Amino acid sequence: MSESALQIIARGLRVPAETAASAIDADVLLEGATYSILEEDEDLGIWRIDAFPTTDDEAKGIEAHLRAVEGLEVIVEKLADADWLAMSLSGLPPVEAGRFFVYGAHDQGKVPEGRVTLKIDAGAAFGTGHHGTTVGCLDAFDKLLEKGETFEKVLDVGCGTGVLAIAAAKTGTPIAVGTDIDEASARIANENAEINDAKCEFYFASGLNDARVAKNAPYDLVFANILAAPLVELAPEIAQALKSGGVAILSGLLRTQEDRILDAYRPLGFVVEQTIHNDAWSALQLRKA
Ligand SMILES: C[S@@+](CC[C@H](N)C(=O)[O-])C[C@H]1O[C@@H](n2cnc3c(N)ncnc32)[C@H](O)[C@@H]1O
Repeated sequence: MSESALQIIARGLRVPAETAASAIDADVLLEGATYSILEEDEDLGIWRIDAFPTTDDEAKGIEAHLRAVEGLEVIVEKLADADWLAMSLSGLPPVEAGRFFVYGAHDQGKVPEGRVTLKIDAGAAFGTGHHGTTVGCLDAFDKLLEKGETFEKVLDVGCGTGVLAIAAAKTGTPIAVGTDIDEASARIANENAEINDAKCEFYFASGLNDARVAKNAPYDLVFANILAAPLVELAPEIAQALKSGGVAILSGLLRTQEDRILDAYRPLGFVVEQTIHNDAWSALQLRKA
């Protein structure tokens, strides 16, 4: 496969390193493109980002988002066509989050004893397991399992590679389904389910808007690692899809956006059980009363 790659150098001129880095991260994430931040020099405030847009519009969107971040000087260079994505993914080390050991197309190395392995071929989908939001969701889920909770039905809204629903299926959930507004992600997630011999189904759909999702409701657990705005928008639907006492693990939000999310979910009867921070990112575990 050959796709375009952008190499983006972003230099923070007047903004603290963490603010700039999370703004870059959120803005690129917003475009739904696969990317990696390869170098970070906090002293100099310089970041190098390799992004892998699948269309010219996506490429223009990423560039426009970055240029709109106040205080950043952005240099964008289009690299010659090559299989940049595969080359980038092949260099990723495995990730450990709780009991989960997530690895990609590369050599998995030695798996520590007792780990649940998730082989995730990301392709153009989001969710190699490396992002702070994915790690936060897996960590929160692991802690629930550690307490002895079991989940009969799990929904993964914004499944990307399917990593979260596959983690549920591989730890005993009999019904694990997911949706993604990106058709390629839903396809890749179904491929990953097969690779992992996990009984999951993923649908090309927006939010919870699919008859097959409705058919399995109510769910014991809903993962939604999307962005703050859709999390707020989907709050009533997520609440409705969960059984009483069910759990929502929400991420894709920055620490600074937690109050906005809680303002939307508390009036629907949710209480906060756990907050996990990874860099500037937050994963909230809420329980429906
Ligand atoms: C941050 S990624 C999370 C991927 C994976 N669940 C993980 O935790 O690594 C967000 C995914 O949500 C999808 N998405 C964004 N808004 C959505 C919506 N309203 N409905 C369904 N999917 C959505 C994007 O296409 C993207 O694949």
